[in-house]
Amino acid sequence: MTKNKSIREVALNILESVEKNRAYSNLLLTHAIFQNDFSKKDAGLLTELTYGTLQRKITLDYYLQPFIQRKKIEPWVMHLLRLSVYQFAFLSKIPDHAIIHEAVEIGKKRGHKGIAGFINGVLRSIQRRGLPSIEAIDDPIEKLAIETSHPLWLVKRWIDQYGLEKTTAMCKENIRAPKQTARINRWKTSGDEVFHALKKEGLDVSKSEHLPDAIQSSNGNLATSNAFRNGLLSIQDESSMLVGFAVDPKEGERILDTCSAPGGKTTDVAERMNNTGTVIACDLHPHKLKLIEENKKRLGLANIETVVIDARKASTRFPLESFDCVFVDAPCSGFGVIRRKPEIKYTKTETDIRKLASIQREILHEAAKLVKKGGRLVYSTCTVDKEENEQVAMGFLKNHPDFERDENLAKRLPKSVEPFVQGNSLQLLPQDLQSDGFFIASFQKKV
Ligand SMILES: C[S@@+](CC[C@H](N)C(=O)[O-])C[C@H]1O[C@@H](n2cnc3c(N)ncnc32)[C@H](O)[C@@H]1O
Repeated sequence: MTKNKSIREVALNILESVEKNRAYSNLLLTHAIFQNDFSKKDAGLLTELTYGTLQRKITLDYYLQPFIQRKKIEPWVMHLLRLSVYQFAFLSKIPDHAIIHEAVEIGKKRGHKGIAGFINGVLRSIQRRGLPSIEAIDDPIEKLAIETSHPLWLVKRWIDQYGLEKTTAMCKENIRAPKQTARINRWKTSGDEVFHALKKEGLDVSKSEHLPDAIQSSNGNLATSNAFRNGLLSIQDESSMLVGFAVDPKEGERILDTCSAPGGKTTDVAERMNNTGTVIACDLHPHKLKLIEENKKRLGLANIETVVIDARKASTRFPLESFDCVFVDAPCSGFGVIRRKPEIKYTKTETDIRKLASIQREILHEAAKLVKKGGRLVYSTCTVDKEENEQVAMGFLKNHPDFERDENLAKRLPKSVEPFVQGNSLQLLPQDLQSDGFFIASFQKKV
C-alpha cells in the first residue's frame, strides 16, 4: 500500500482514464508514478499491471466472457475484473486469494456491497473453474486476434498487407514490453562520457546493436537520470532515430520539420548540425511546441526555431524553395508503437486511416513547395499501414513530377536496416529489430 491509494486503485484509475478521456497510457503512468512518489518496485508493479491489462484486453475479455455472459457491467467494474484476471493469468507470483481480496476491497470502496459481492462471485468462479482455453478457438485468424489481443479487422488487414507469417510475428511482438532507448547528444558529449555518468548513477546501460549513438537501459528509467537532466541524452526509439540518418543534414543548412512536437527528430537533426544552421520546427499545437523549447534548452541547442502553423499552409509562411531539406514526420495511426501505447489498437479505425492518409498527402504536397531544387523531402510515420505509407509515397511521386526517388537512402542508413530498404523507402516492422514499426521514404527535387 502507498500513502493514499493502493497500486491497483491507481492502475484502475489509469485504465478508466485511457478509455473515458482517450488519454495516452504512457503519459498517465509517468504522471501517476511521479504524483504518488512510488518506489522503484511499486512503479514497476504499476507499470506491469496497467500495461499488461491494456495490452491483453481482448484476451482478458475472452477469459471473462463465460463468467459474466450478457450482464450489463459498469465500465470501472469491467476494468477491475480485467485487472484481476490479468494477474490470475499472467502474474504467477501473486496468490489468487490476494488478487480477490484486493479487488473486493476496491469494489466496496468504489461501489457498494452488492458490487463487491458480484466481483467476488466472478473471481471465485474463475478460480474454481479455471480460464477458458484459447486452443478451443477453431478459426486460426480469430485465435491469433484473441491470443495476442488485436481487433479482428486489424489482423485481417495486416494479413492482406503482409501475409500471415509477418502478421503473426507482429502481433506477438506487440504484446512484449518495449526496450527503453536513448540517443546520445553527440554535439555535447561522447558515448564514453554518457556511459560513465549513467553507470555512476547505478543504471545498467548497453550500446545498441543496431545504431551508433543509441543506448539502452535494462534496470532503470533513463528519463529520470541526471545525464538526461544535464542534456547528455534524449529518450527516443531506435526506429525514430533513423530519420536523422535519412535527413543527413550538413552544418549551416536550413531544414524544415513540418510536424515536430515533442521534438525527438528536431533535436536529433539540430545536434547532427553541431548547433549550426537552422532547424525550423513547426506544429499545429502551441502547447506541444513548448516541449521543444524545453528540450532545446536542456540540450543546449541554439539552432532551433519553433513556429505554430498548420503544415498544410506552410507555404504561406516560408519562401518557396528555401530549405535544403524538409522532413514530414506525419500524424499517423501509430500502429508501429502499439507496445508503448496499447490503446491505439482498440481505438483507431479504418476511417481514421483514410482521413490520416488524406492529411498526410496534403502536408507532403505543401512541404514539396518549400524544398530547394536538388534538395530532399523525407516522409516518415510510426505506423505499419500501407495506405499511410507506401501508398502515400507512391501517390506523391505520381503527382509531383518535379521530384524523383532518392535512391541513396540505403547508403545513408545504418547497415542493420539495409535488408528492409527498397529503393527510396524503408518499412520496419516491430519484430524486425524489436523497435517501433516505422516507415521512411525519401525524394529528391529535380534540379
Ligand atoms: C508523429 S508526431 C511528430 C513527432 C515528432 N516529429 C518527434 O519526433 O518528436 C506528429 C505531430 O504532428 C502534429 N500535427 C498534426 N497535424 C498537423 C498539421 N496539420 N500541421 C502541423 N502539425 C501537425 C501533431 O501535433 C504531432 O505533434
